[in-house]
Amino acid sequence: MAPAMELGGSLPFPKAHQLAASSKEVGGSLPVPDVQQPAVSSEEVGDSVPVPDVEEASSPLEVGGSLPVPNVQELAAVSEDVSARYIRPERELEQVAEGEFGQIPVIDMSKLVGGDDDESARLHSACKEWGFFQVINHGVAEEVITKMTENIQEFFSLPLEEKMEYAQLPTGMEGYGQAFVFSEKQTLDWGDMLFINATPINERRMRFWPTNPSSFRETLDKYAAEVEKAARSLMVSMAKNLGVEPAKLLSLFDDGVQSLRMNYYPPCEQASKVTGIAPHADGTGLTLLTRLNQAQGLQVMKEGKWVPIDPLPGAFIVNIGDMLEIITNGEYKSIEHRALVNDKNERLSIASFHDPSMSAMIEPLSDLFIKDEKKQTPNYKSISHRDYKKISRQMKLDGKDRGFITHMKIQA
Ligand SMILES: O=C(O)CCC(=O)C(=O)O
Ligand SMILES: [Fe+2]
Repeated sequence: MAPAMELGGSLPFPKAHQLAASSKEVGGSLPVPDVQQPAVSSEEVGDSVPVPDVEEASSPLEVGGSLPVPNVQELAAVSEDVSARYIRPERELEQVAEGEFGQIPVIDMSKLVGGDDDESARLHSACKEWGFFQVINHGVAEEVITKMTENIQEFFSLPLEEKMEYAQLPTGMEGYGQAFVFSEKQTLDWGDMLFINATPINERRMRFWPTNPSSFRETLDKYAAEVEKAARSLMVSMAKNLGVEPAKLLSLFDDGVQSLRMNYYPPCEQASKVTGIAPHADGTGLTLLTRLNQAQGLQVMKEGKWVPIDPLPGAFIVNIGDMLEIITNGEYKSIEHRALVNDKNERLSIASFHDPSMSAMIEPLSDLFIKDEKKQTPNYKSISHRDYKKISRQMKLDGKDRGFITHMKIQA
């Protein structure tokens, strides 16, 4: 635990020697890339380890980092007063649905895989009408999710100094810290996170993959691989529903980027005035979210109201991201959502983001607009994945989170 006097300040970025420390533990049976590792063998690791500088540490998957902000878990542990930096007065004006929309649809993946037409039609309607659904019988082994839950809980319970060995660098989002903090004036979210890129495997940066608990890396690797399979299987069903050859959609995601965002939301005395993650739409392709404990908090926007989601035990909550909205030419919608926090209990969740390959163009599949006899032109512009990342970040920086998808739309 850091000394109390330091708690209100900004989270320091890790010192170079801390970054290097984890590289000596790389090994075992995990697929570990060569390229991002410091050019030393494990025998050479010692006091004289050549330390990669920030330039070397940046990844082609990153377009920039966040400003350092206080660690929320530490704030929650020492103080009952929530700083004004976290308070969102607009929360008093929000409208929460009172059951009029029901719950997001529940899709049974074993039925989809078995070729059940009714289930497939329900999936299509969920993607069009909600942009969100739950998936049961998804094929991700229960023990993999249980192990992940245990490992994440253990990681977030470590002393701050240990977690800080995996702290984000100023240049990127990967690591332990916060996402998308661009301004000192910005209202902050009541949560910390650990973010890693799981694929492409040769872009893995093992310095951000914790070695404590000792099974964590292996668990992350297994979890990522199993969730990726489930995501691809869902995409096959989506493509069929859209009348697109599944291989066309899937090929965009070959060598795709899969990232895991592990969210830790401490309890908050003023839970009704803050957000764990402010309203946003995922900029990704497809997101598969799991809540890791009983505390609820995910809410989805429907017709101007927030619908609280009631996750089924062991289910994944799946949502369409902005990229898939573009790729499906707007047939499927990326919907705004947010995470609230609890006043008594911590909340944990893990989002697995599935994006196309960095070399893919993000654009509507031609089959989708050509089939529209009247129009035959796309509803969205084309953009390279790299420019997509840069421009969407710039828009966020300018405070226009939803501006990007609007920018991508071709006005009729
Ligand atoms: O914690 C949650 O339920 C939501 C997380 C989320 O929306 C995200 O990580 O993008
Ligand atoms: Fe999200």
